[in-house]
Amino acid sequence: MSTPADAPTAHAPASDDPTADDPLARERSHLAASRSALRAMREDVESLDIRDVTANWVNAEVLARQIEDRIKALADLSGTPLFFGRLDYLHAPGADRAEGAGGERPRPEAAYQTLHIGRRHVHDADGDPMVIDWRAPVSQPFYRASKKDPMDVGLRRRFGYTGGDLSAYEDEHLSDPAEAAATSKLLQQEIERPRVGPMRDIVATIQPEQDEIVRSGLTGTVCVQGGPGTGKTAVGLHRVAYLLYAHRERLARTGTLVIGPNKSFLHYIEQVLPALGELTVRQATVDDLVAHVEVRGADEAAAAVVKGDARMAQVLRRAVYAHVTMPAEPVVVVRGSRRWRVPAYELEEIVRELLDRGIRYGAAREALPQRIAHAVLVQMERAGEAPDDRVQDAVARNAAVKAAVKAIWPPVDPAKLVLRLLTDAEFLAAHAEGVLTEEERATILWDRPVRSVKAARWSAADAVLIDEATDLVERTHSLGHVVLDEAQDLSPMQYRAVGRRCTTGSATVLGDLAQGTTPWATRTWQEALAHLGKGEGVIEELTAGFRVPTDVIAYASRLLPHIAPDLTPVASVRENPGFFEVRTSESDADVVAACAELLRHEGSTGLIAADARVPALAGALTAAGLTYLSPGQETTAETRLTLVPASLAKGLEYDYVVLDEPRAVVDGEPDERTGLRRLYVSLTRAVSGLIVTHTTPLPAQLT
Ligand SMILES: Nc1ncnc2c1ncn2[C@@H]1O[C@H](COP(=O)(O)OP(=O)(O)OP(=O)(O)O)[C@@H](O)[C@H]1O
Repeated sequence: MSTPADAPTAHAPASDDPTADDPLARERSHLAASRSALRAMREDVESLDIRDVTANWVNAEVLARQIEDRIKALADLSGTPLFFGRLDYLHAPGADRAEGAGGERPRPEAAYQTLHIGRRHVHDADGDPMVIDWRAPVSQPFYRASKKDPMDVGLRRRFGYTGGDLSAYEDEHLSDPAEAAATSKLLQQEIERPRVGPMRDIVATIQPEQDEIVRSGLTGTVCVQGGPGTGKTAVGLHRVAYLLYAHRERLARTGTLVIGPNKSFLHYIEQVLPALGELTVRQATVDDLVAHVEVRGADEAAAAVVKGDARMAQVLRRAVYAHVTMPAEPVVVVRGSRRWRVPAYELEEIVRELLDRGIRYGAAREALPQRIAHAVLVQMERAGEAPDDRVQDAVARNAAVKAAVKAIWPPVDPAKLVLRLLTDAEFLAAHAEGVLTEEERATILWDRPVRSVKAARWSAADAVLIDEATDLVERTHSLGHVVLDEAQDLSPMQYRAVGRRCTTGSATVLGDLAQGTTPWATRTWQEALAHLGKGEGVIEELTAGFRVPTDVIAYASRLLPHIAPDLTPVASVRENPGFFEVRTSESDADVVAACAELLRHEGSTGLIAADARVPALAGALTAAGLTYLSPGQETTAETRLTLVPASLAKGLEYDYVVLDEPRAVVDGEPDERTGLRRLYVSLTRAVSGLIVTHTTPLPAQLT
């Protein structure tokens, strides 16, 4: 590795001879010893005999599964070294920083001054640490310490590796005033490493501003605005891994969820958390969360906008509670020779009290018979009887009480309710009065009657309405933490659907206002947080770009004044200037030729095109004998080309990109601003090189 004068001291192996003076050889032997220690830890677990300690087979099953998970977690991934960094503290760090501090298993590593930082904790036979988990408080200076604030660290060492082996190291003497601060060569190499296969973790090179977000506390919601390639997705995933470490028991109980825009995106990111040892995090799209009905239809944009508007929540609430009818008749309960009468005014008091309590419609409906029975019991006591709980239960189940409850507080089926709102103009008008305009109501009404919930051609936005109605009837289960990626595309009603899945937990919201391509795209993060029910959330901005080369991001940023004028353009931290060319093409064969040209380089290539252009380009690729994948299919050494419809490009990246016909990408959207945003997304997928090909003139905003 070359060592420019102002770079941290970087070293490559002098020879294969592990002499005592060769620091890399010493580190390699520490790596070998750590591997054996990890093997011993695994063997310890594997040799556990649970036959004597479990009383029954159920316990035995549970324990066996726990042991199996532990063995999996202790696996040594051959492709990555057990540690990627080292910290030499000037003084032994205090116990407050020990691995596990803030977490649940304090360990004694605080007594050690030299610590190797890796993906997981490894200890030797005496329990002494050999590798410290990157998430431990004591590891934090690896990501945050600087010349300005060395955090009591004398030496920070970063390792370069090839496969699972250490191949280089780089030292920074943070407390040495004579050594100039400089950017890390190993970080540069890591950023520039070709992309093949699914998304990788960035645990060895998390940057200080990213680390602040990763390690922010479990109780607060964080919203990250960041341009393309600033590491939002990476940061969100590492934050989940961090929270699972710091609050393992609590989150194991409450659960964590990562939400992404579509299946191919989720597939692209699905390896990151398992590589960090976290196997339990669920992934879903918003559509998956609200899948109460089968979605077979699609809305016109205008209808989807109204259905996604937060005012629909008010319409639904009114429609649900309109089912409650104030009692006009008394309830008369006959028991033995006696009749007990709860007058209508008293029933009304009970109903009003339940309405005021703000509990769910369904919960109140369940409480109502007991309340009526209680009123009967009070009368019995007044009459000198001594009824107990069993009597109250019996009264609650009495036919007269049941009939009254059915009349006052009937069951509501959320899907049927939404169906009625969308098909019954009078019903909709009654509940949308003063909330939706007549025109808005007409926009969402279906033009044909529908026989049943099953027969309806529900749209994605309808499913969200059903989810809202379901939550009015029955409280949605809340998780401990939710990561919401590509959030800018959610409608207010979708934010609400996500928000009710973390009412008692917190969220990490990730997005870029400039990449919003839905008609209801988020305008401000404050608004988004309010819809999510997390108005107190903190908004952070990331502006350093790790993906897109300088020339390419500068070109794409020409669109910013037209699509999101208030945002800061991304500043690429890549030193490699990359490759950028705009070409006129005569035919699809020229586009295919550009792909073939880029495929001569190492790594993945994406051909991004307007959705309408995809079939023609697919034909041209096949005619030229070039095999290609669809987004979400994993690139392999044999097939490194993916044909990407512009509508699916969000969140993905390729080493090289051919962007076909920008004009067609813009024209593929209902309005120009959305079109330009789609183009901005498509232009910012390349890591090392971009060729833009066009037959029709480029959009004026680019020239
Ligand atoms: N600290 C880092 N070290 C190395 N690579 C990084 C770092 N941060 C981000 N990257 C890499 O930069 C690329 C872009 O990251 P990511 O996809 O998380 O960005 P994003 O902000 O979500 O982008 P988009 O807005 O396009 O969805 C990824 O390959 C990621 O691994």
